[in-house]
Amino acid sequence: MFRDDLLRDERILVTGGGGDLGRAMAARFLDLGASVVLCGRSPERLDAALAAPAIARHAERATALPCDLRDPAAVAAMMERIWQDGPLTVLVNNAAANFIAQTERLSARAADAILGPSLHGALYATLEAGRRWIDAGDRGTVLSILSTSARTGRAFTAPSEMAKAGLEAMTKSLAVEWGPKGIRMVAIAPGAFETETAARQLRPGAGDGDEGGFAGLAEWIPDGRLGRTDELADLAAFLLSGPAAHITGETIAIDGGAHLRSSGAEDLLRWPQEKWDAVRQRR
Ligand SMILES: CCCCC/C=C/C(=O)SCCNC(=O)CCNC(=O)[C@H](O)C(C)(C)COP(=O)(O)OP(=O)(O)OC[C@H]1O[C@@H](n2cnc3c(N)ncnc32)[C@H](O)[C@@H]1OP(=O)(O)O
Ligand SMILES: NC(=O)C1=CN([C@@H]2O[C@H](COP(=O)(O)OP(=O)(O)OC[C@H]3O[C@@H](n4cnc5c(N)ncnc54)[C@H](OP(=O)(O)O)[C@@H]3O)[C@@H](O)[C@H]2O)C=CC1
Repeated sequence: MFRDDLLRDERILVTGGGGDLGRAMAARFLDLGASVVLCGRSPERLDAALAAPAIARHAERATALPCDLRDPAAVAAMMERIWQDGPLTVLVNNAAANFIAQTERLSARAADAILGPSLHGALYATLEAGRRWIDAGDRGTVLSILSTSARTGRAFTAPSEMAKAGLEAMTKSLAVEWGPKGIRMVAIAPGAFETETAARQLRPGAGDGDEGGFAGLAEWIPDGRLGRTDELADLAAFLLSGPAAHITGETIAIDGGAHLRSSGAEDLLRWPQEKWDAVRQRR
């Protein structure tokens, strides 16, 4: 689909690179000639990502740095370490945290557990990369992974939708402010992709024959299926490539049209209180 050297001159940081979608994007960027740095909290998850065949076959161009994005000093130190080996050309804000809960029962700590990495962490990383690009007069691109629910809102995951809507506002705002400095801001809004954590955090079974997971979701998606990680990775690669150079401030949805008919959480509105109590017990 793309030339093998499409991203040859790019050096890309993928936050949450040990997660399913982050790993898929990193593998695609490597296939297309980029160098990639992965970050996340868990060194084990990062090591597993580096050892995955799709990444390990490009081992000379793939590295990882553990970093908790909720800590601005840790983000600054990570960027300092990365820049010692040369500038990034792309930041992919992919890391996030999310879980379903009745919003009125969220503690402040629970709200911060979501807003911390999903909103603040992405902003800290954007500021650290952006100011280095601006100081050096370098070009750069920030790709943020949002969610279609930044557009629709979504019941039972309000803090995550607030974070994603905030990142969309950042994308539009900085496209204008940083555009004259050579920095491009783009975003992808995925619909449902069956990743391990999305299934666990957003579609947990609640007993009573409810197995949870993504089974049954496809039927309300207009094209009848969930997203595939390779499709998201290809869209990301295009948005980072030369042919997309005039695209900035935009968010592209990839969801088979699902958000035009539903946020995807309407079934949860029918859950009885006992199901919510069961899910809460299991966290
Ligand atoms: C149709 C599909 C649409 C999909 C749209 C979007 C999908 C995604 O975003 S999927 C990506 C999801 N990925 C992740 O969440 C990965 C990262 N996960 C985590 O970091 C954790 O799993 C975490 C989010 C649960 C929180 O981790 P941590 O910061 O370590 O938090 P603590 O365990 O210390 O808890 C802090 C605070 O939060 C409360 N809490 C945690 N889980 C739940 C829960 N399931 N329900 C309610 N409250 C929860 C926890 O109790 C703590 O609060 P206090 O008890 O008040 O101290
Ligand atoms: N799967 C889906 O259906 C959808 C996903 N999305 C978005 O796509 C992106 C990837 O999701 P997905 O691959 O499913 O989820 P994952 O949970 O697999 O990936 C998220 C990654 O974020 C990392 N992370 C979380 N908190 C922090 C932190 N404080 N500091 C550094 N890294 C952190 C996690 O690594 P670690 O725990 O090691 O830190 C994890 O690897 C997210 O932005 C998500 O919101 C949007 C819509 C739908």
